[in-house]
Amino acid sequence: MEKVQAEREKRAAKHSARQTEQLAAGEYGAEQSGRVIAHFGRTLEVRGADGAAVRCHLRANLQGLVTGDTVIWRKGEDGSGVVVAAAERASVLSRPDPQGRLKPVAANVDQILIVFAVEPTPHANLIDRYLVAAEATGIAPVLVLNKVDLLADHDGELGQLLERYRALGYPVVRASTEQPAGLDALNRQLAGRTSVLVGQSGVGKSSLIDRLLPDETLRIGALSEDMRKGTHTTTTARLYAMPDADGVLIDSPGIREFGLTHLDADTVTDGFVEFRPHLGLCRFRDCRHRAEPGCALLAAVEAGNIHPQRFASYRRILASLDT
Ligand SMILES: Nc1nc2c(ncn2[C@@H]2O[C@H](COP(=O)(O)OP(=O)(O)OP(=O)(O)O)[C@@H](O)[C@H]2O)c(=O)[nH]1
Ligand SMILES: [Zn+2]
Repeated sequence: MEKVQAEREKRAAKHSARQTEQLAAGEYGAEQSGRVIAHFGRTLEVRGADGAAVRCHLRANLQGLVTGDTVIWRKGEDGSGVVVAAAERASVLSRPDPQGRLKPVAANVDQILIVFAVEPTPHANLIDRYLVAAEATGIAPVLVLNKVDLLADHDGELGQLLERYRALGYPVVRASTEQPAGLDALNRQLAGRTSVLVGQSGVGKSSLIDRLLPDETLRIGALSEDMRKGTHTTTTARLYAMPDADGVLIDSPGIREFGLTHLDADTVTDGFVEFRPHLGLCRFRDCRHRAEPGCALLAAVEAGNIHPQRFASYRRILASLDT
């Protein structure tokens, strides 16, 4: 196994040296911009300006590129390309690796779609947890209520819950895979942006993605067989261009689990957007917002400026960090 790996690296190094010569000799086309569809070690799949996927190698000095990164690349005579530069990222989504170190997995994501559903019954606490994790990335969260076909005539408690999030400024989209109109609002929300779908098991993420990307070859990607043999295939994030709108989805099993990893207490506090105007105003600088006199957060709850259920969520998420 190690021998195979060493051989592979040797080949890659040789290829890279040859590329440097070819670049110098002008055997590559003009520079153009593209976006990383997926990466497999030193090989990238890049989406060019014309939408076509091109297999690219990396210049030796380029490292740490992830799905969604914007790159400058040049086309070679054999149809493959070489990535010569990377653009700055507008945002990055990270996940801890098995050693607990945060590793970027997707770049330039515009919005995180937090999917929940009429069934399983959504818990405000879990939605808040996702929102906190999204706020920590600086990427805009959007709430997607799926399976609205299962709703009774009046939304009841669920309607009130959604209203509360709307009042905080979060967009709420109603979706269903079972109704013709169920995907329209979602498609509008996805248009022109790069999005990821996150949410607990069973809310319908796979079903929604199946509908948004109906062409299975699109979903799997026009990937050549030898690239698929790479060991990263199942875990690497992949970028999908949506056929109906000029929107882009980035998806991977790891991304879907986003939000359920460790957060620290300050991140949690900052992640409750309506707390922000009150932070730093407590009497004690190290106030933990429990029962301290002069706590500005508790006063805001009393005054009705912070919803008690959101404050209860805050407490629960903090308590989950202690254990
Ligand atoms: N009624 C109804 N059922 C739906 C809808 N969307 C998904 N489902 C069903 O909900 C179940 C779970 O859907 P999945 O797409 O597997 O959910 P998921 O979020 O991908 O779940 P994981 O793969 O476990 O993360 C399936 O039985 C779907 O058929 C919907 O809009 N309406
Ligand atoms: Zn306080």
